[in-house]
Amino acid sequence: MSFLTLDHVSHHYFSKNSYTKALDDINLSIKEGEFVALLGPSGCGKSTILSIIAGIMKQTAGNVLLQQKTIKDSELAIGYMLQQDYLFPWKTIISNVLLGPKISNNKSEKMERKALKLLAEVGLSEVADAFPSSLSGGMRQRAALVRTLINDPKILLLDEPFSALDYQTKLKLEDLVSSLLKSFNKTTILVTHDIGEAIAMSDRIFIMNANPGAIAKVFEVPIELRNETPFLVRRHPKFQLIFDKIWDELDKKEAESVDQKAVSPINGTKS
Ligand SMILES: Nc1ncnc2c1ncn2[C@@H]1O[C@H](COP(=O)(O)OP(=O)(O)OP(=O)(O)O)[C@@H](O)[C@H]1O
Repeated sequence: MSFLTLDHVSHHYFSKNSYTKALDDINLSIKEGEFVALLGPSGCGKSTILSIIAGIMKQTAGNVLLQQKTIKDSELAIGYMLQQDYLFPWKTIISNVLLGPKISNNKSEKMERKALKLLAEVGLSEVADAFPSSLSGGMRQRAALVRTLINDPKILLLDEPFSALDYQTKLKLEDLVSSLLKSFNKTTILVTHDIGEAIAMSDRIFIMNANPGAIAKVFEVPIELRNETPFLVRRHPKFQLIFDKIWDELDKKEAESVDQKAVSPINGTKS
């Protein structure tokens, strides 16, 4: 049964002199606890999809359903983690984590215990009372993850959360995030440009087209890979096979999109 459904979702951006057909008839059905990735060329609408699911913007057409119902309180239902951590520099790590509960009048001793437990799970107990400036990039992203998880969101949206980190930190964080989200059975959508990362972390990968943004193909990651940690997935013999298939698909799509743009641009300027 579908947990999160995008049902014929389309989106157009309009401004005074131009319009962009950013999404064209997106249909997605994601199961509870599933980890999926959106992969595609720049401008294919990955961030637009996340913003619509998060309730930051309303789609031009179609429906977004959580457990078959329209999402009512998207702030509580959806957690968002971005490339930048957006921690407040004047607040300690624990205060940053507890900011959401404080704003929603939900700060309590129980919440503080939960925050400390989560910080311990990501190896940040020692720095709970430190300020963000004294932490490394990877530690700050771990704090940002805890801040996202404290509200117990039903869906987690990860928008290139590792792309600003050095390679080693990124691989370590992928392992940590993957095991934590699996243990909480969180339904997660990851946006990334990194094919390896998408394979290493996901159950399914949606390849997108640009102009207009659409789902072009869906790859199921083989079960043998899904049972490994992201770090070990990259060493699995089946990793290169699926990597090559996705690479070819993206290459093909890129060539098609260049041709299509040259012949008949869908996005353009109003006359
Ligand atoms: N606020 C906006 N106004 C007008 N057009 C927009 C706006 N935001 C995005 N677009 C356009 O919509 C399309 C999809 O953009 P979006 O940012 O969702 O793509 P993306 O796949 O996330 O790109 P990237 O990988 O570069 O982050 C692009 O053509 C983009 O130029």
